[in-house]
Amino acid sequence: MTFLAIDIGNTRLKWAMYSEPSWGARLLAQGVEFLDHIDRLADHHWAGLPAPQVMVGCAVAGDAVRRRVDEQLEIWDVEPYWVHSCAQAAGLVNGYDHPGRLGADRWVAMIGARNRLLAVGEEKPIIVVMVGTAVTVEAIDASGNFLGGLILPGHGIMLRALESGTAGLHVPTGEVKLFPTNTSDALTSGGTFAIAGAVERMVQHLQAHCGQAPVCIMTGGAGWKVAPSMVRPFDLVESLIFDGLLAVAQERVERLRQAA
Ligand SMILES: Nc1ncnc2c1ncn2[C@@H]1O[C@H](COP(=O)(O)OP(=O)(O)O)[C@@H](O)[C@H]1O
Ligand SMILES: CC(C)(COP(=O)(O)O)[C@@H](O)C(=O)NCCC(=O)O
Ligand SMILES: [K+]
Repeated sequence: MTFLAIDIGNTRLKWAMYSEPSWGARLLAQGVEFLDHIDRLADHHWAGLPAPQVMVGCAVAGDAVRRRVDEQLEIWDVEPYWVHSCAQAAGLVNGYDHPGRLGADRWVAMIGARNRLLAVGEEKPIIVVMVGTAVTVEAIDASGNFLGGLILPGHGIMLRALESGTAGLHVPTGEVKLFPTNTSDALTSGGTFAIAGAVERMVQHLQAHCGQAPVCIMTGGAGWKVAPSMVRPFDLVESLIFDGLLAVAQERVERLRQAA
C-alpha cells in the first residue's frame, strides 16, 4: 500500500513516496519543488511513480497553493488528506490556546520528533527547531505535552527586512563570524546568532521547567546553515516532517480499518 507524503512550506514543496503508510516504511522516491513550479509535478516528477493508495500532507502556504497541489494529485485515484493541528494526535498533546491555529507543519514535525524518541524508548523533553522561510522553536515535555513555541523570521526575511528598511544594506551573503568586520558578514552572523540565541533561550526555559536536559532536533531547508552555530549539539533530521506524516498516516489507516 504505497503512501505519498507532502509538505507545502511558504517557499518549497517537499514530497516523498513510501512503501506503506506506517512508521519505518521504505522510502521509494522523493523530491523538492519551489512553489512557482508545482504545476509541473504531475507531468514531470510524479509521472513514472507507482500510484499512491494513501496521501497525507501538511500545507501552510495558503488555500490557493494547496488547491494547485490537489489538481496535480488528480493523476491518481487517491483522496488527499491534509492535516490540521488538533488537541491530541499520535502521542502528542497540543498546549496551544487554540490548537487548530498552530501551523500544521509545526504539529507534524513535533509528532515526528516525539515518535522518533519513543521508537528508541526515550521519554525526554524535546526542542524542535525548523529553519525554513520562518524559524520555529517548539518545547515538548517528557510526557509529550507541547508547551509552546517561538516564531522568528528566517534568514531570507531578516535580510529583506533590513535591505528595505535601510539605505546602506545591500550586500552579498557573507559568512558567520564571531566578530564580523564587514557588512556582509555582520548581516549573515546577526541573522544566524539571532536564531541560535532564541533557540538557546528556549532550551534554558524547557530545562528549567522540566528539570532535565532536552533532546534537541533540527530540521528545515536551511537547518544545515545554522546547526554549526548552535550553543549545544543538535541532531539534524531532514526527514522530520515526513516521519510525522508517516505517524499520522499510520494512525489514520488504523482508525479507518477499525471503523470499516
Ligand atoms: N539549496 C539551498 N541552498 C541554500 N539555501 C537553501 C537551499 N535550499 C533551501 N534553502 C533555504 O531554505 C529555505 C527553505 O527551506 P524550506 O524548509 O523548504 O522552507 P519552507 O518549508 O518554508 O518552504 C529557504 O528560505 C532558503 O533560505
Ligand atoms: C510559522 C509558519 C509561518 C512556518 O512556515 P514555514 O517557515 O514552514 O513556511 C507556519 O507554521 C504558520 O503559518 N503557522 C501558523 C501560525 C502558528 O503556528 O501560530
Ligand atoms: K516547513
